[in-house]
Amino acid sequence: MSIHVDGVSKVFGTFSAVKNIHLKIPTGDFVALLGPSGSGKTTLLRLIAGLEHPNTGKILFNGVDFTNKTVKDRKVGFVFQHYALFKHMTVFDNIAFGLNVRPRKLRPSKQEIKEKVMELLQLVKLEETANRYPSQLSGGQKQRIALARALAVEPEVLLLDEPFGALDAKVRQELRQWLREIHQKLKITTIFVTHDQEEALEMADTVVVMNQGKIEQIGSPREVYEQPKNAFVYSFLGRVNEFHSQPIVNGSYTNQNNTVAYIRPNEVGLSKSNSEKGIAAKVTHIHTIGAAVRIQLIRLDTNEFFEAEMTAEQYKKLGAVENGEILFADFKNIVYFEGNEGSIVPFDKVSKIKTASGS
Ligand SMILES: Nc1ncnc2c1ncn2[C@@H]1O[C@H](COP(=O)(O)OP(=O)(O)OP(=O)(O)O)[C@@H](O)[C@H]1O
Repeated sequence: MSIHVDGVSKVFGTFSAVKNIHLKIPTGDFVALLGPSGSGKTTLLRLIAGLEHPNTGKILFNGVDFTNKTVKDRKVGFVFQHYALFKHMTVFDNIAFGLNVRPRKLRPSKQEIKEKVMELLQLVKLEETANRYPSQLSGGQKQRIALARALAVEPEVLLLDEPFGALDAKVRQELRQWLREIHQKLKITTIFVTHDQEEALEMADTVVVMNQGKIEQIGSPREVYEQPKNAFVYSFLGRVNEFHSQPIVNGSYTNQNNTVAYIRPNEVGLSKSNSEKGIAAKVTHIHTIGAAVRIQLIRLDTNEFFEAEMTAEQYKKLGAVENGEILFADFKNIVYFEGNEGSIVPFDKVSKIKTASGS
């Protein structure tokens, strides 16, 4: 089922949680709503579900206006962060619930329900848990059962609100893969809310980046990461260093028109010898995270902190580094934006100046 959110706004009291959102989701798409806490992701999801009613705008399913239809009329399945399984029911009965509560005329036979539940248990790879109670499942298993339960009523849209938010890193990773595979099989239009950029970039076909109730950018994971529309998207989608003071880079560009320079830590080159382009900086902290080494430094010219990230191999090449040592940084891929929220400024539009050293 395709979804069209057409100019939708939602106000709580005097607070605008969602502001004039336009979003078209084609059938079968896997969409991540990504943004910081309070950006309106859950509210938008609830508006699509019919759990909230918009103040303005329309919501269309397959081109038909569903704005005034109830949750029941919309063929949506939900999974929330906190597994809302019924504690007093077995896994089997939890999954069967949506079918068992149908009016007699629409209810499948006992045998049909059994087959459906077993088929879903197979899909979520938890056949052996049919007779257990939710308290006898791990967090990851509960979320898989919650998904099976949502799928039992054959929804045409699947809505997931931070479904893996409460799970540990390893289980999250496994479930991301697993949910992707399930989507590949069933191809149900799926929208999931997350504040985790890695999760959004890894799983979704389309990423919708939200901030303060508005959409900042819609695109494939690659598009939003490699061609961010503005400073917010750039800085939300990965670690960044931010420079406000002058000179920004390589001693020859200045910070006029409120330009902010950004660079990702893995695009900072470090060297022990002073090259022509190098910016002198003092090492303040070194730490290893898995296969990566992060070095924190402070620029001697502007006193701004920044971070460089490299592979263990690159670090070895650089040679042993100590706190307090002076290194020379090469900012390889600087991006300029107008202020902290503004759009990208092309490199040739950043004002060029002569520096004190005359370079
Ligand atoms: N029922 C409500 N009444 C009043 N304010 C609300 C209500 N629901 C949400 N809000 C406000 O709307 C804003 C957006 O909330 P929403 O839950 O959509 O954000 P979110 O991006 O999903 O954040 P999080 O990741 O923290 O869940 C927040 O400031 C929140 O306090």
